[in-house]
Amino acid sequence: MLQLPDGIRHLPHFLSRAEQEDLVGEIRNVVAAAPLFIPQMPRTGQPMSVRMTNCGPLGWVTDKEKGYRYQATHPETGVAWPPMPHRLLELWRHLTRLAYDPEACLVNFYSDEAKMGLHQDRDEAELAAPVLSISLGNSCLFRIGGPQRKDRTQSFRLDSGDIVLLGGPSRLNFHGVDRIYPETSDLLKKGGRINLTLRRVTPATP
Ligand SMILES: O=C(O)CCC(=O)C(=O)O
Ligand SMILES: [Fe+2]
Repeated sequence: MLQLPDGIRHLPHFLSRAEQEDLVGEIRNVVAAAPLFIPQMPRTGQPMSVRMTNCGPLGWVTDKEKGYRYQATHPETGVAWPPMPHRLLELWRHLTRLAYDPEACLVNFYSDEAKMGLHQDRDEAELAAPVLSISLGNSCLFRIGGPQRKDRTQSFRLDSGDIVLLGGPSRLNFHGVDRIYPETSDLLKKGGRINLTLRRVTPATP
């Protein structure tokens, strides 16, 4: 058995098939209001392989000029992000037991060839709240390390309906997605994987 670092919770198959289908429907509506964009690495402008959008009062974006940040509007349309679906707020309240809500839900869309390099989620001012991550569609190989890039890492598979919480002493642990396993789920008709990442951004605790 894998021993995950303190503060990492993996809840395998947490969402039922019906709940997953409902979420995909909600995400379809989000994408209709806020189209997927191709994020660029700061400074180099190198495109990431994942496509993104957001819902909630704030959304995470990145481009060559201004780099990683949160903002209230879509970087291409200039329109405010659509509201966070109620079922996501419910899930956050149930799993975190926090008295405050997340402000950002980043929607990552991975084609079967996409991946995400090892990184920290550190653009948030409120680090007392965990990052809550939901996997939908094809499975992936998720890698988790420690708070330093050089720390030992371990990898495990995330399947559709799985939830991961990165919190407590592991809130700033490095993590990434090494690969997607094609044809491991029939949730998304065209394949690929969707990851929803809920975060509190602005300070909620004194
Ligand atoms: O796709 C995932 O499971 C992780 C996504 C992630 O780490 C991020 O959006 O910061
Ligand atoms: Fe992340």
